[in-house]
Amino acid sequence: MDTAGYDVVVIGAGPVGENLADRAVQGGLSAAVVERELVGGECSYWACMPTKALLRSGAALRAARQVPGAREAVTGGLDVAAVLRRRDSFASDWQDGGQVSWLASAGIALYRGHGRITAERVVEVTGADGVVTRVTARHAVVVATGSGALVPDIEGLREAAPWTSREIVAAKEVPGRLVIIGGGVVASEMATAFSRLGSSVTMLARDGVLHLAEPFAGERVAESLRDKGVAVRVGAEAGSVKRNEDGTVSLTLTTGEHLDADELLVAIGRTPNTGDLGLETVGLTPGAWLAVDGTMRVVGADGVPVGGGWLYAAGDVNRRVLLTHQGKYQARAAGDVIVARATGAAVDDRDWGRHAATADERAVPQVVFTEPEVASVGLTAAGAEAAGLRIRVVDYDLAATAGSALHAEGYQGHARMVVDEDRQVIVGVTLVGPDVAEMLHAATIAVAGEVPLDRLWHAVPAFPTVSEVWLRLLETYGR
Ligand SMILES: Cc1cc2nc3c(=O)[nH]c(=O)nc-3n(C[C@H](O)[C@H](O)[C@H](O)COP(=O)(O)OP(=O)(O)OC[C@H]3O[C@@H](n4cnc5c(N)ncnc54)[C@H](O)[C@@H]3O)c2cc1C
Ligand SMILES: NC(=O)c1ccc[n+]([C@@H]2O[C@H](COP(=O)([O-])OP(=O)(O)OC[C@H]3O[C@@H](n4cnc5c(N)ncnc54)[C@H](O)[C@@H]3O)[C@@H](O)[C@H]2O)c1
Repeated sequence: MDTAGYDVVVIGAGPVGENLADRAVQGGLSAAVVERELVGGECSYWACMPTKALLRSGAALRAARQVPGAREAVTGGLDVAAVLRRRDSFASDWQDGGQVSWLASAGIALYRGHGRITAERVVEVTGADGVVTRVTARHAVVVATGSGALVPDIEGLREAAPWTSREIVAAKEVPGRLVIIGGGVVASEMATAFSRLGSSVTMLARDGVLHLAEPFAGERVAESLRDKGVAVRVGAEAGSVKRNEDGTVSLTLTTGEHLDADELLVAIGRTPNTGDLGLETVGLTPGAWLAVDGTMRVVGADGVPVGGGWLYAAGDVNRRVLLTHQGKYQARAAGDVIVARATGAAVDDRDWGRHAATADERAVPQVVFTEPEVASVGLTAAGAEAAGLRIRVVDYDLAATAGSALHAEGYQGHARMVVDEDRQVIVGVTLVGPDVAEMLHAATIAVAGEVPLDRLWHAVPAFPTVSEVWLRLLETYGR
């Protein structure tokens, strides 16, 4: 068996694994990544990039139609083939040559194959040809294996081979009738994309639409989907599923109602890629999410770092936040702390310290690219109350700014900020409206920076932009 040694060995070359290895190399360590599919991971080929490409053309068309003068120039609907071609190009045609070159330029070694931990700081990589290579780590092994789609135990569902996020994101054709099980982020974005592309969509949103966001966000997205002809069935649940001989799918809901569709998407959350990773060799449970401490070291049930602290986990697999940018943020902190521990430098894992991913708990930004877009950071009002904060909720109609009136005819939107009354800082912001995605970072800075409200008055939004809502929110709060 071939053997090689590095300071750091990362299993999984998704966005998180790549960034972590890069950080270790930048800090003077040697690093290798192990990847069983495509370098770049889920985000590049089956998640963030291709989904946003599927959504962007429809958003641009909607934007043009909302502005007189531009509206008259729009004479047709979406060119579906062109949208799918653009999606293909943003998925790099499912080829990872570009990312492999980047790894080489960054000085990171690549082992292609399935990685398994076989002993302390030892990873064995089984290539597609069955050849096994042993890669050992002097300082750290990092699990950055991400997550896969969760398929629930619904009668007949697995046998019916439903689409998951992977299949819908890479779809070559637009199904005539699409049923979606789920009401979360993937379900809402794909209902938006495929209804625009021409599918007749039914959404079985058992727990509501975007139910973890501020209530007005889900309500507005559901209303807009309904306006587009999507059947949004809140509370509806699939009881059994059957794939018919002609390829269509039949569903029976728990109420006994029957539905027929050309394709079925399951979008009810994720499961960790830890099933066949050798976790049992270090006393952990295969198939489970990996619990970590503040510096991403994997901890056992007793909360103590496994094996004295050589095993780390970052990104989706540790379940802190299932978002690319947040996983990459963890990767920067964890890469740096591995370097610090390897070189004997001081570790700064205090809140907001260099080696802690504090924003995971306080200031996670997310944009849901539905119509309207939902851009949020930090806590919802309900979340802040549950955390025991004494809060004041400030709401403002986004349509009531000069900037939004100029931006689009009939602009509709809503903004909310959640203020921690004791500290006089904003702990959460949610913006719902057309094209609010690019406004989110100001909110993220206010929340992560814990900028006092009386200083925020001096951050003057330019006129006439939609960002003037910041001034209106402060005025509504009062000085
Ligand atoms: C449809 C969809 C849309 C999304 N859109 C967004 C978005 O717009 N913005 C956003 O921030 N997030 C989005 N996400 C979430 C985002 O995709 C994930 O948070 C991100 O991909 C996590 O990165 P990761 O590196 O942890 O894992 P992954 O991207 O899953 O990468 C893990 C890598 O590890 C490899 N691997 C797994 N096991 C092994 C093994 N044993 N040996 C070797 N290699 C292995 C896998 O092949 C994979 O390449 C979306 C998710 C979905 C499903
Ligand atoms: N734009 C973005 O940032 C973006 C886009 C897509 C996905 N993502 C990330 O990917 C992850 C996965 O997205 P997702 O939509 O699959 O998960 P999710 O957690 O966002 O939503 C899952 C939904 O399914 C429902 N559900 C759970 N079990 C169910 C069952 N048995 N039957 C019916 N409904 C059930 C839940 O109540 C929830 O509404 C998310 O954590 C999200 O952060 C992010």
